[in-house]
Amino acid sequence: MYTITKEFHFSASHQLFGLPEGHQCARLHGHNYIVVVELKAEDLNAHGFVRDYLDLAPLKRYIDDELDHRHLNDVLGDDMVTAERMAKHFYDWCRAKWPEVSAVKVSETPKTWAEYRP
Ligand SMILES: Nc1nc2c(c(=O)[nH]1)N=C([C@H](O)[C@H](O)COP(=O)(O)OP(=O)(O)OP(=O)(O)O)CN2
Ligand SMILES: [Zn+2]
Repeated sequence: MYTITKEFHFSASHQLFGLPEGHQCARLHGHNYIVVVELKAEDLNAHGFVRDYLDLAPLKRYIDDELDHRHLNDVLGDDMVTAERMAKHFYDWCRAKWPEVSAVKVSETPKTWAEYRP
């Protein structure tokens, strides 16, 4: 099995609702997000690729146009924009375009990662 990954970066704000009183993430704040998309294939294509990294350019466009420097609660219509839910959001978005997508990881801080892998 072959695996490739590509990383995408953006900055955005969010606010998590429904957390215990005083939780720091209930306040409006922002992160420098990192998204890592993983793709898998048993066999390589005629070019020796799982898939050309270049094919993932639409995800960069989506991130730059729709998410970068925006308020994620508004854009995604979600009051629980956690890293876990972001990972699932990106997985669904990518999977609709590229069947080789096997997992997506999202980092909000240098020390945290959440992954969605069906
Ligand atoms: N399982 C999850 N827990 C938390 C999430 C999340 O998406 N999934 N999100 C947050 C906050 O939005 C934010 O990411 C803060 O994370 P935290 O690690 O608490 O950040 P800090 O930099 O303040 O942590 P230090 O302990 O100071 O390193 C919270 N939890
Ligand atoms: Zn946060």
